[in-house]
Amino acid sequence: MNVINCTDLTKTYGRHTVLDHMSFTIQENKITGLIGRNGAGKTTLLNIISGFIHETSGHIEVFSEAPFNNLFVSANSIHIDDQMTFPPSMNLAEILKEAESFYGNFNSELADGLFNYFSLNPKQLHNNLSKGMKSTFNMILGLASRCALTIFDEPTTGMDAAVRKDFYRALLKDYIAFPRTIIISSHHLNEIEDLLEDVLLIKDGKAHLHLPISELKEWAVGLQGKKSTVAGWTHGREIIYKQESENRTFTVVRNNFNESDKQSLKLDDIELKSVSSSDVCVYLTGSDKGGIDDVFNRIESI
Ligand SMILES: Nc1ncnc2c1ncn2[C@@H]1O[C@H](COP(=O)(O)OP(=O)(O)OP(=O)(O)O)[C@@H](O)[C@H]1O
Repeated sequence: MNVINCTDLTKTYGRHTVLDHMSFTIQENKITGLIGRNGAGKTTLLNIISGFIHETSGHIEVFSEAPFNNLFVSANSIHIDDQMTFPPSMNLAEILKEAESFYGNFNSELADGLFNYFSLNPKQLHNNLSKGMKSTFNMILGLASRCALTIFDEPTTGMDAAVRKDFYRALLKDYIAFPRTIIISSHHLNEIEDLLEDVLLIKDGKAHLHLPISELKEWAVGLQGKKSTVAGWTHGREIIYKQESENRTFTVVRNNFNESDKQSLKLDDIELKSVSSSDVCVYLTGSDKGGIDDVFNRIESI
């Protein structure tokens, strides 16, 4: 079953089109990573899914209903991000109590266990927490609510490396015990890829890639060797990334070489290098303005 169906979803702010006829579906009980560069539209998309803002055009259904201002969608989903605000007079324990009364599957044992583990003070006010502690508390709220649709928008902002690692482990353990649909947006694909089943990559306001993480890991390959020999092999193929020096090149293309190609590449002294899923995402969403080195090269040449 699909939890989210999205067709031709468009969101504009004035003349700026953030989401541009975006179409995709999210299946029930999967963890999907939402990946895209800064400003790609991840938060905008997640806000539409949660019903916080309205799409400009197109069609979106969450649990088969239009999500905007929809109580059924609200009761079955939780949206965790670093913009969450709570009434200033409520302490952490009171916030969790409220969540427990709103979310039917809320598990207070899990909340308490994580609270103690991360040494949070139940009497403290949310506003007074440090950046990392706020994210930790929000994460506890997100996990303990056990909502059918759980959205984490950049959940690890401010968390130190050890807390991030614990969070990913807690998420995976609780998901395995209580499967639900989870969307997690992050700039650290390398950190979360072991959690993910699917990746949805946004580029130019569209769902550029949407595929299982296992396929993304094999999606591209790097050819390393002499420029002229590699060029013969990459001619007519979409080049995803290229780094050149003197007469050598490292060129990344789609990984669709068969066994006999691989033998011939070896004979041509070309080394095939695997490309990590996070590098694939970086290359695919790279800017068309060259690399950062070009900025300095241009300054030096003035
Ligand atoms: N309320 C708004 N009014 C005008 N423009 C907006 C508004 N909200 C978002 N935008 C613009 O929409 C674009 C996408 O923003 P969004 O926050 O969705 O990106 P993002 O992928 O989550 O970025 P990041 O990874 O930096 O958090 C940006 O160019 C942003 O400036």
